[in-house]
Amino acid sequence: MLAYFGPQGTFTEQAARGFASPQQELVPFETVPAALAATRRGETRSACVPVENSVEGAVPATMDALTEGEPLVAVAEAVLPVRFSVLVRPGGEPVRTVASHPHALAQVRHWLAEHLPEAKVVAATSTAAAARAVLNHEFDAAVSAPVAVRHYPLEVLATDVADVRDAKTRFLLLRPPGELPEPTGHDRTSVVCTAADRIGALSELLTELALRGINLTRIESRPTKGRLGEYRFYIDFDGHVAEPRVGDALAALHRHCPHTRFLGSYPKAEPGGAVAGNEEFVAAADWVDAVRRGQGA
Ligand SMILES: O=C(O)C(=O)C[C@]1(C(=O)O)C=C[C@@H](O)C=C1
Repeated sequence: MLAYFGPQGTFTEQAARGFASPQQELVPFETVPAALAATRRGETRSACVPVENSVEGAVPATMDALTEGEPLVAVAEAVLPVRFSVLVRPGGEPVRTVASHPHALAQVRHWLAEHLPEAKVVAATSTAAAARAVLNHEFDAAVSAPVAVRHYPLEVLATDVADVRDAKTRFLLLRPPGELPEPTGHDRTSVVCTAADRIGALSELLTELALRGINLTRIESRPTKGRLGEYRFYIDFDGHVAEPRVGDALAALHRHCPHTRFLGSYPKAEPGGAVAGNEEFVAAADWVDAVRRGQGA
């Protein structure tokens, strides 16, 4: 079974369908933490959740849920194009309230100001939960994934709604730690580190990557929720933990931050990124091995 951030008709469900095997059952959960908790309890083999949007940035619920509780490790990612439909009940009632997931609302702010300026904008737990609520007469319109109309008998007021063209959201497939995906030569590694509160602490972490020719693809911070000013850093970079230089960099991050949590090494969904040669790191490690065995100098 595969848990996903639902209910039926979310963007996350579409990403989950891409991950699922043909016989695998998909189970919706109303929140990201609930989907991850089901996987932690072993009720589902894996969970699919959104992690980052090209317009609105990180999904805080996912970031927090990945650091709280038992570790989960990403084994795959998917990137989906994001365009919204505005759904209403049939009958042409005036739209006084419009609901959606906060990330979706942030991506259609200008459209709403122009086309539904009088409508009160309300946050819902997901784009599909907003559509369901419209059906239940809780709100008048929902900003949803186009597929939501297949699940909720609503009318489409507008399609292709987006302030920024070509917006994309990245999703992760997470499992309890186990066998890692094989390196493909086009992988991403994700970690979260709590940097010490002292001068240069963050720059030391990033230098460990730069020194090994590792391309940083994302860095986000979230408060630890403990002391004011104490932050966790979510760091994504190119490469797989099986590669010597990535393993070496992870060990260095762990030396700086003993509470480093490994969030996975998995194939990147999209091409691109600076790929530096790994050969010199392999050759250097072989040389050190030879020196240790007394067969090199
Ligand atoms: O509500 C949904 O449909 C989701 O899958 C969540 C989510 C998000 O968290 O960003 C996913 C993609 C869109 O960017 C808007 C909402």
